[in-house]
Amino acid sequence: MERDIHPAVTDAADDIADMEVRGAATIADAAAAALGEQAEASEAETPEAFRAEIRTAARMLHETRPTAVSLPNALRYVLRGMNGEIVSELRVSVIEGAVEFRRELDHAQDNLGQIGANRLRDGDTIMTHCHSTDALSCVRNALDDGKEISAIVKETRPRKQGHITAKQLREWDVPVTIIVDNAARRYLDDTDHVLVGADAIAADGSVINKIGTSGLAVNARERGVPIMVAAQTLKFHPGTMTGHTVEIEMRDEAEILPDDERAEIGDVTVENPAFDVTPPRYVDAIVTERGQFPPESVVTLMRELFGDYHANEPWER
Ligand SMILES: O=P(O)(O)OC[C@H]1O[C@H](OP(=O)(O)O)[C@H](O)[C@@H]1O
Repeated sequence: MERDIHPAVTDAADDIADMEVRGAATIADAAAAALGEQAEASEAETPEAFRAEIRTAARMLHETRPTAVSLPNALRYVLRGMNGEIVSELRVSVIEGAVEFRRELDHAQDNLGQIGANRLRDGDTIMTHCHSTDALSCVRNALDDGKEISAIVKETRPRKQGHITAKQLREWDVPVTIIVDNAARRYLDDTDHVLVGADAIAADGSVINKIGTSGLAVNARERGVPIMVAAQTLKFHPGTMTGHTVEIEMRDEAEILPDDERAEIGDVTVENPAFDVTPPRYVDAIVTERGQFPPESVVTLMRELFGDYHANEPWER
């Protein structure tokens, strides 16, 4: 079955695993697009073969990175919409499902941005961690509303996604100060809002985001700086409603300690978790396309959105 998988899928899977394509929403978008391309190019002659091919493609995409729940949420959306008696009907349903998913994602990000922008006042300084398109949508909308926003950007070791955030903000003419992650507490005194994204939101309102978010949130709370998480409902983790926990990705040790530096030091253990969990009590608001929520209340919306969720995923069948 593997041989029928289109290069668009294998390339997307490689790019996601290597983080050439990264960020929870962008990963979901790329995965849906890849399924659409698989459907378009499929040479399957029977409905069974077509379905099996799409499921294999979805599985391949699913196995790339474990934490951002937007990825399985995207795959589930497209696979649940796969309908038809004959190959041509199935093909159209997958192509249209992928297009519709990507359109909804864009709308959600824009709606969320308008809501998040309302929390920002003219002249505010935000502090960011990592690079989040959902978080940046809030800034973009605030700028469009005529507000002046400045940013303190944490560089975000080890992969320095803060540079991507800084570049985007500078393209929008936002004044940017880049700091090392360890300087965050000092600069919270100059910060009006901590604004971060999320890779997954658990049913209890915990926020799973780039490693370092939880420490930032604890420090911000101690300093009295509000913490706003921009996360479209695509980031809600349905499995956490039934007691599953969110797997935290452990990445390559060489991202932290390259082999030559390691050889200098000697025999050490290196741990490189990509994400951490911020408990709901350190988060002031989760901003979604459906409105802003105190973290403890997201479970109500999750039940509404994922009421029919069961752990038996369509690509596992
Ligand atoms: O969906 P958007 O808001 O773009 O990004 C959400 C999150 O995805 C990123 O993870 P990584 O850099 O892929 O490990 C960051 O943790 C960021 O906050």
